Amino acid sequence: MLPDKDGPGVGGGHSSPGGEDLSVSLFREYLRLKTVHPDPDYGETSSSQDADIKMRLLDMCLLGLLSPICRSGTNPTLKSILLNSHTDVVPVYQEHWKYDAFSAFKDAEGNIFARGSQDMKCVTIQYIQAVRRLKAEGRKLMRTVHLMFVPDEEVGGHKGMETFVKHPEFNKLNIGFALDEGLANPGEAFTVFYGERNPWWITVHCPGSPGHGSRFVENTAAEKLRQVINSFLDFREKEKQRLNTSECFTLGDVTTVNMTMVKGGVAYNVIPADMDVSFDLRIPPKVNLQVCTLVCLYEGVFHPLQKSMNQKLTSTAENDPWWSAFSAACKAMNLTLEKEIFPAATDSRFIRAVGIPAIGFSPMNRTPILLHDHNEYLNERVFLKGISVFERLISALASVPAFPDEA
Ligand SMILES: CSCC[C@H](NC=O)C(=O)O
Ligand SMILES: [Zn+2]
Ligand SMILES: [Zn+2]
Repeated sequence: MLPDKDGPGVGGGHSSPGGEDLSVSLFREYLRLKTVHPDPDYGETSSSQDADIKMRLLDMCLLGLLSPICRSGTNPTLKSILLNSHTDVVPVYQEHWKYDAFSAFKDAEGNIFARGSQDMKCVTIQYIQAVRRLKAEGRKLMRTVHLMFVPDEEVGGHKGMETFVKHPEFNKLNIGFALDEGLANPGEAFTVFYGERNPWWITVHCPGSPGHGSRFVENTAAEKLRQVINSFLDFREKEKQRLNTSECFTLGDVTTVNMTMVKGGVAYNVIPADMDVSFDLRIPPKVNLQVCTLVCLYEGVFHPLQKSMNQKLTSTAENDPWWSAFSAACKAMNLTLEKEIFPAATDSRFIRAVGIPAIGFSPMNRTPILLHDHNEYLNERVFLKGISVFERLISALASVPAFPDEA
């Protein structure tokens, strides 16, 4: 996928014959690759003839998936910086899109429409182009910078980052700090994420007495189902009120509950012996998860498909060396930062779980949040600015002085 030196190169004002910045052309080329679930084609993302960035494919154990890793920088004794991005994207409802979701159409304002334009193919190309520019400028980075392109984030990361963080190859990278995806911000500011809510995907099984659909059978599955739905949706309403009535809350600070599936029944006139209802809960890091577990047990939850219990936060204290390098670089670029808890789940949760601090950051201001939505787009000027932002950030993070235990 990555072009060699005669290809799009580092961009930065260099344009193709059509007048488009070469980094934008590369971004659009990447957007056209159909790495879309449920059957993502990862094949083409796994090749590179790039002379500046050494890439290798890592066999993900028995899982048959491949993750390329690029290396740059040379000092192997200091902890490295990880620039992580996932290559997969979520499906589209093409009939609701203005343009083909995999054509990367650019309108007259420079808005590039494609699935993955915000989540998160923009960041992948921005990392690559930023690293290339640093190399082209001959900048020597003190710490090694790794780029990682992982599969399957959108379906839980089980065959991607969740497995990879436990792999000996991951350990060998000696990572000290990681950047991963964030969200767009419609205003002037940029949002950074220092933690995530815990996703719980749970199903409540509601058994009951069966019988003929013409009778008043006692203790039916539907009555139990109604109690369960009411109890979860009443809680949902309370949390929604909390979010709407307080200025200081963001989505990442409250618990969301959504009923996403209901199953049961065989015929109009047969009262079913059981029904299942499923919920997607997202629980902020400061909420007591033991209490949540007890509530769910009381409701009769069985078979949680996701039950993340990781409440680790990345330090944003002024004296934290990584955060101080990150925030100082942003300040030097006059960027205003808004610190938040990520409302959904990203691969950062696996990185934080193994003790590595991670910040979620996709440099997209003046942009509506359209990830997973119809007509997802990113403006080319915002995209290009993001490359410069990453150039400064990577340079700052790779220059964090050696810690006493690294000497
Ligand atoms: C809980 S695993 C699924 C991860 C998915 N990530 C991005 O959308 C999400 O639903 O948050
Ligand atoms: Zn994503
Ligand atoms: Zn996503």
